Amino acid sequence: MKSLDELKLIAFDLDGTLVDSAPDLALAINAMLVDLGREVFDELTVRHWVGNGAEVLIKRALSGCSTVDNTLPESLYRQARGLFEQHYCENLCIASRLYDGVAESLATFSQRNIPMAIVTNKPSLFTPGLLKQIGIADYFDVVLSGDSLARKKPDPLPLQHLLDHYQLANQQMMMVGDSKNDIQAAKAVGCRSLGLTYGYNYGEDIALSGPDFVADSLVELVELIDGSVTA
Ligand SMILES: O=C(O)COP(=O)(O)O
Ligand SMILES: [Mg+2]
Repeated sequence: MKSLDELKLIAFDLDGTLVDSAPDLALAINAMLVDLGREVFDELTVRHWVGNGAEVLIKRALSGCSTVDNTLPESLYRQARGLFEQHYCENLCIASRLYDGVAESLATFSQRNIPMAIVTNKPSLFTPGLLKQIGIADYFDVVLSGDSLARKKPDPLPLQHLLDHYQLANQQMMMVGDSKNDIQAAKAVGCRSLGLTYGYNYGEDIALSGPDFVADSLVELVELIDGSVTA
């Protein structure tokens, strides 16, 4: 059993972990593509393109596949970015929803005075608005977006920033995420990790990334902390 007695901070990924934001991301991406006179994609396709921040998402959409076409003109990207930002800012939380188990689990961690932070690759233009509109902003002491620091996940920099900020040993922090980027960042910084099975992760099984724990719901983390479930 891996004891969680020493857990002093939970770092949460956002998209695909706390919030199913893919429907609104797909709406904004498709509105952008329509403005540009290009073909649109179904939500499942766009879902598999989420995980590396807005720039990569937009470039995947312009490329029409998960592998970015490196010959895309910079001017096209800049035009597309402006359109995407406009559409997504206007519709951040229309069809997005908290995953089952998230609201009650965050409330439980808060009642137990476990500090919580957000470490997302989502740009800071969108993150605070989405957290507020979906009703969970007040739970987080620190919110790190994809452009808050010089590098984003899978780079360990945002997680190292949290360890320094809270003056914690690496095993006192747990990263909770849906993507291999979250698990790689956790391993690189030496903290614990929990992979959720329901998120995006490019359609791949999160267990393949080797997190310390795998869960189908955030409620399982409450149970792990309670020691009622062992891994
Ligand atoms: O916006 C993205 O591409 C991914 O965001 P996430 O890091 O919260 O999953
Ligand atoms: Mg995610």
